[in-house]
Amino acid sequence: MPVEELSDGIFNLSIDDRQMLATRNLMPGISVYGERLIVEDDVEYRQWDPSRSKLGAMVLRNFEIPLTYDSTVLYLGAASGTTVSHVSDILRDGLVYAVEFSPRTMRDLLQLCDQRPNIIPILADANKPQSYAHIVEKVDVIFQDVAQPNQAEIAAVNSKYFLEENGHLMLSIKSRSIDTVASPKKIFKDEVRKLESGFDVEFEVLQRKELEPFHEDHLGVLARMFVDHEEKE
Ligand SMILES: C[S@@+](CC[C@H](N)C(=O)[O-])C[C@H]1O[C@@H](n2cnc3c(N)ncnc32)[C@H](O)[C@@H]1O
Repeated sequence: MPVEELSDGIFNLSIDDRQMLATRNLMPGISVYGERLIVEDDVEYRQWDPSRSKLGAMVLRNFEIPLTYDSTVLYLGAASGTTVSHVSDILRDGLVYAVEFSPRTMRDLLQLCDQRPNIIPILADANKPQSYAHIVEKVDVIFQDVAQPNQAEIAAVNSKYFLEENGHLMLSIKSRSIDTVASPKKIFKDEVRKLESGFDVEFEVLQRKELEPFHEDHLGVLARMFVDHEEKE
C-alpha cells in the first residue's frame, strides 16, 4: 500500500485506488472516535476524516501545516477531541493545550487525555486567556475552531498572550457564527482585514481558502504573527 507523508506526521494512504488522510497512531490499537486503523510496514495509522475536522480539511486544501513532531500547540475549541487526537499523533514529542468551555464536552475530552500524555485539558473560556495563563507556556502554533461571533478577536488576544515570536495561527472562521444574513465572502474579507490590522497584534496572512467541500461557509486561515511594527515595513 503506497504511503506518502504530506507533512510531518500527516499521511496519504492509497487503499484500493482510494486516497485516505491519516496520522500515525500514537496509541496503537486504540481508535478514538470509531475511525479505521490501518497497519502497514509495522506502523499503525488512524484514518482522519476531513469532514469532521477543519484541520484535516486544511491539509486537503493544501495549506502549509506548521506542525512538527516537537511543536507546542494551543488548541482553542477542543470539543471532545476528534481533531486534538490527530494533533496529538503529529506531536510525538510535543504538547497540545486543549481549551474547551463546555463541561459536558470536557468529560469526553478527559477520557482522551487519560490515554494520551501529550494533551493538557483546560476547562476555560477562550475569551479569558488570563484564566489559563498560569498553565500555558509560549506555543509555536495556535489552532482555533470556536464558532463564536468574535473569532478574530479571540485569536488575537490568545496570540498576544501565548504565541512565540514568528509563531503561526491557524484559524477556522465560520461565517454563520458571525452573521447569518451577510454574504460569507464579505464576512471572510472583514475578518481577515481585522486580523491584518484590527488589533494590537498584527498578522501576515499567508494562506486563506474556503474549506468546501468538507465544511460549508468556513474559511481556513494560516497567518504568522508580526513580532513588532517595524518588521512589517
Ligand atoms: C466546532 S466545535 C470544535 C470541534 C473540534 N475542533 C474538532 O475538530 O474536533 C467548537 C467547540 O468550541 C467550543 N467553544 C465555543 N466557544 C468557546 C470559547 N469561548 N471558549 C472555549 N471553547 C469554546 C464549543 O463548546 C465546541 O465544543
